[in-house]
Amino acid sequence: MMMAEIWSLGGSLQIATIVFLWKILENYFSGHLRRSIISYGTKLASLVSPYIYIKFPEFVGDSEEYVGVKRSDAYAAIETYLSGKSSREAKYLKAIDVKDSSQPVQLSMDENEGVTDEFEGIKLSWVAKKEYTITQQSFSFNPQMDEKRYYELTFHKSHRDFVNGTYINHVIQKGKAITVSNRQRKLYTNNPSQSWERYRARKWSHATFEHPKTFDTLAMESKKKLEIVNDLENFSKGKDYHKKIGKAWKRGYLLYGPPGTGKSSMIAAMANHLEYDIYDLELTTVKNNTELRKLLIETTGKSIIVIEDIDCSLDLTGQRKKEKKKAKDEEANNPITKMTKGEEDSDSKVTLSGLLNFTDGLWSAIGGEKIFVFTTNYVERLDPALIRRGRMDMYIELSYCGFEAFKVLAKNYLDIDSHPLFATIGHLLEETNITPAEVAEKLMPKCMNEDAETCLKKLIEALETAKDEAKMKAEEEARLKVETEEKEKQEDALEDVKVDGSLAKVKENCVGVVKDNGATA
Ligand SMILES: Nc1ncnc2c1ncn2[C@@H]1O[C@H](COP(=O)(O)OP(=O)(O)OP(=O)(O)O)[C@@H](O)[C@H]1O
Repeated sequence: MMMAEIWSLGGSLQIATIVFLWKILENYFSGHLRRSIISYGTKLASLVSPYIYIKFPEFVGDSEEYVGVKRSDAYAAIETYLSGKSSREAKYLKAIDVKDSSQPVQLSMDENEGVTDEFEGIKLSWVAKKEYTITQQSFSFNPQMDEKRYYELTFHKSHRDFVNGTYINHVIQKGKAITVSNRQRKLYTNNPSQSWERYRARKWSHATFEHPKTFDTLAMESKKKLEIVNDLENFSKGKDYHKKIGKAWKRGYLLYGPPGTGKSSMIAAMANHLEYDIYDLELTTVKNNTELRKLLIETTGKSIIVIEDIDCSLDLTGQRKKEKKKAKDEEANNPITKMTKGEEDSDSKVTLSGLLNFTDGLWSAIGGEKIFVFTTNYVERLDPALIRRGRMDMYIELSYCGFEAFKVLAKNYLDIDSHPLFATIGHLLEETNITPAEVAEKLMPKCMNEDAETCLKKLIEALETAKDEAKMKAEEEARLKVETEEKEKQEDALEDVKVDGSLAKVKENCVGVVKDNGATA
């Protein structure tokens, strides 16, 4: 048994001895002499003992002159790091509430309890301790007793460099990582800028993020899914890499595809995989570029900043601008809307360059470890400046449901890996376009009586209907095309006849003129 453990076992004897010695010191020696005796006593003890003791106080800045109020990050990380070990080994525990944690409480050692940790073959001892100091408030005659908690780490002096260089860093990093993984993640949305400007409201409101979608339940080709997961993981581990190459620690993804193909689901899966928060940015309520920047400054690291349907949030093409201008002119001339206009102009003044600065400029690097995700149903409408290489790091197409994606959905909703009807479904999926959302809807049993086969048959029915509809649509389009071409041909022919007729008339007139001229000549 280590010396330190013996010390921690004999805690009460140790305390009684210290209290006794302290009383003698207090009664018989003056303040200055007392401090000298303590200091020399400690040095003498350290010469005799082969152990080193490190104290980690709960509050930082707590000197005799100043009682600090900031809880030490290191203390909190140690508490979390030791929590698992404490709940297994310590006899006296206390349960503490941890803010924003998914765990109801965290267990930690009560005072004078100790645990032994082993790291890279080295044994170290941790004891939770409390010391009392007497402070005299200037306005009161009664001295006040302050409790100060701290963790004491004890180890053999031969491990000094290892502990200082590696072990303490390991404990703090690990403790912080446990806190992050236990933390309740948040889904933020921006408040309309007018409310926080006028009423000092917060820029972002939040709720606990509880979307259950993961990459396992996301229906898409496994190769593509793996590529995305690897990209995310490389990014989240890439702090040093980004620093080395001098690039801000951020990444941009553009998700595009028809409605119901899983763009929002993909964002939830990303956030769950990385354990990041989500900031869902509603761009149309942001007044201008300055406010966009203010919102960005308020976001934290380890977060995904999402702008959904980016093509609808900004005027990205001349065509849309023209359409909007026309609508605005009409509205201006409308006697009903005219009255409110001017006061409530809902147009977003966020410009494309403002948005590019938001994702690319100096401010985008604040806080580090940020992912930007834009989604659109119409990638072809986006301005090339927004989606050029380097700005968006990855372009992810979410598409109609293929057989592989269907199998994921069948597993999710019906808990089956195979079925004789799978072959029919496979063929039908090759022949028609159906979104994963539509497939999911058919596979979800509507009542207790619906078994897997009933659901698969419902899907086959839906696929056949979709196939027939697509066929009819294609035939209708072909018919319309032929009709249009016929019409165009007829119009061209009519035009030719008109031109020919006009030419004939011109020729006739010319002949008349020549004749007349000839007659007068
Ligand atoms: N690829 C998918 N994998 C699993 N579920 C999906 C997938 N695509 C859609 N779904 C299901 O369909 C529903 C709608 O999907 P989601 O909102 O993610 O689609 P979307 O592409 O974001 O649609 P929109 O463009 O309309 O916002 C969700 O409830 C989800 O469970």
